Amino acid sequence: MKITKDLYHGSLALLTDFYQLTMAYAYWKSGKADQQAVFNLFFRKNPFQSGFTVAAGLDYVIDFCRNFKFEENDLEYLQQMTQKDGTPTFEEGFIQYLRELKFSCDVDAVEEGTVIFPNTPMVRVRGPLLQCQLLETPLLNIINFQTLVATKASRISLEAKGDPVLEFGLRRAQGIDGALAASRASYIGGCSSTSNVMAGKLFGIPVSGTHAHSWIMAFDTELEAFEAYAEAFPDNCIFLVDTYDTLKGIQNAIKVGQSLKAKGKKMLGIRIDSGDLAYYSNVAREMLDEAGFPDAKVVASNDLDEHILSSLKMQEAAIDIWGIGTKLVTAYDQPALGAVYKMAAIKNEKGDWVPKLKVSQQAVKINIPGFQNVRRFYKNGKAMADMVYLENGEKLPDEITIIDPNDPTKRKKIQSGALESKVLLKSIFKEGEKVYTRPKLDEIREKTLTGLGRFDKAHKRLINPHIYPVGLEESLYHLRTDLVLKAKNYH
Ligand SMILES: Nc1ncnc2c1ncn2[C@@H]1O[C@H](COP(=O)(O)OP(=O)(O)OP(=O)(O)O)[C@@H](O)[C@H]1O
Ligand SMILES: O=P(O)(O)OC[C@H]1O[C@H](OP(=O)(O)OP(=O)(O)O)[C@H](O)[C@@H]1O
Ligand SMILES: O=C(O)c1cccnc1
Repeated sequence: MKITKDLYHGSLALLTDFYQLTMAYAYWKSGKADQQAVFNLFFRKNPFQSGFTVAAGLDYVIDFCRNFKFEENDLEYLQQMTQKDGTPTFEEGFIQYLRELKFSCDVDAVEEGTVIFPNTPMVRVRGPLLQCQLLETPLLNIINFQTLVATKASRISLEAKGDPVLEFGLRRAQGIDGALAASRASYIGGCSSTSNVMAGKLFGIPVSGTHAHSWIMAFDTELEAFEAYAEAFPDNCIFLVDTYDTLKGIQNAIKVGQSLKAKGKKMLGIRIDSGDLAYYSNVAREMLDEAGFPDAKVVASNDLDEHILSSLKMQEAAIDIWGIGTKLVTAYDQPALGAVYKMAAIKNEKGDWVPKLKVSQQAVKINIPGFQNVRRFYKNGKAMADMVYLENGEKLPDEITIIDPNDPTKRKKIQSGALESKVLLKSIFKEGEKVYTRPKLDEIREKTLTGLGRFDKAHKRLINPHIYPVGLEESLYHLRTDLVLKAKNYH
């Protein structure tokens, strides 16, 4: 992968928590390294009090898995690790095992740009226990962040109601990789472009921008600055009007716009970056219209997020384009998604899958056991419920009851035979070989937008969104309940 090569110059196999390696070693020592297991990656709560989440990061996961290999310099690092008594942490035999390790898991995942909900598997990894285990940390690292930012971007884009949203986050993002991944995820969520030129180069995201206050400050007057910029970009100028006095700034932009017009060129618009954005955008609109620039766009920026954007829309701000940085790329109001990766089943010596459950005092923290998939049902073109079910080859009845995993009194009957439906987990790797054709980034973005269009607006509103029904198919529900009762010694 380009990012890996450009930033880390080699293998990412050590991008993991130390305990994954100590467990891997202990699995190897106890003869369990190649026992077949299945793990699910899922989250428990939509971020930002959102009614939905948008999946992102799979493309990085694919690169990670394809390049999964311990290089000699990784092994050298592990070889020099010692325990308190000075003995090597890892035996040579284990180092050799890692040297020969070849990724051989099956990976199934929801595609990027898919609208998803809590407690449903986003990624399912099946294969040798040691490999499944080693994937936990990097998969979570990748998916947690990109999914979070794609969700934030989609919320912003929904509130923008079709207006372009320009992602301006690079300078405030969490480091280099955070910025690049955030630009990519923002585009998946619906942003139109990024200011991050490297993200443009690496991912093919359209790159755009205006100019900064420093450009104005580099000249004696604002008018001179606008004129000079217009000279350089006669068909591509958006003038930042608020360096000194916003109203005078708009007048200066109009003056330069008029001389561009006289030369057969066109001012694209203005940007406002401070003050009351509703008030100034309307004043700017009036002035631009009166001066004969009805097509000139008003761009707004300054600590925007979906809530301020929504408020500005309600105030009838005359803003056509939204520039959003900090609050988008840092997922400002919720810095982590909290997705987890849990073992769901393991194969015993007889070759049977044994479902596994982690018990917790908190009901929401009890995982869903077994080899699962998710099916989404649609009614009259709109998504109506997601069902988590055991993928065991058995045909499901035409009428299914799904049960909320956290509240068994919440149930929904589904006439599955009569409804349109689709399975969400797609096969990505089979025994380590990639079987999935990656969509282009533009196709992923389109998937987000059309996918969101298939959900009722009640699930997409900012305040108290209506909870989308997600339930366990009855037999899975009973399996889980039985295992919980057994684990708590009620059987
Ligand atoms: N009409 C409005 N309704 C709601 N929020 C607004 C409105 N206009 C601006 N805002 C938001 O209010 C906040 C104001 O930011 P701030 O306190 O930094 O003031 P400012 O005018 O931008 O000052 P500065 O010159 O320091 O940038 C920003 O997040 C901005 O997006
Ligand atoms: O506000 P954001 O959503 O992060 O959008 C990016 C901000 O970055 C630039 O500001 P700059 O770095 O010049 O700082 P300032 O305008 O806040 O002083 C730009 O003028 C935006 O205000
Ligand atoms: O192009 C812009 O206007 C821009 C880019 C980055 C941050 N703020 C603004």
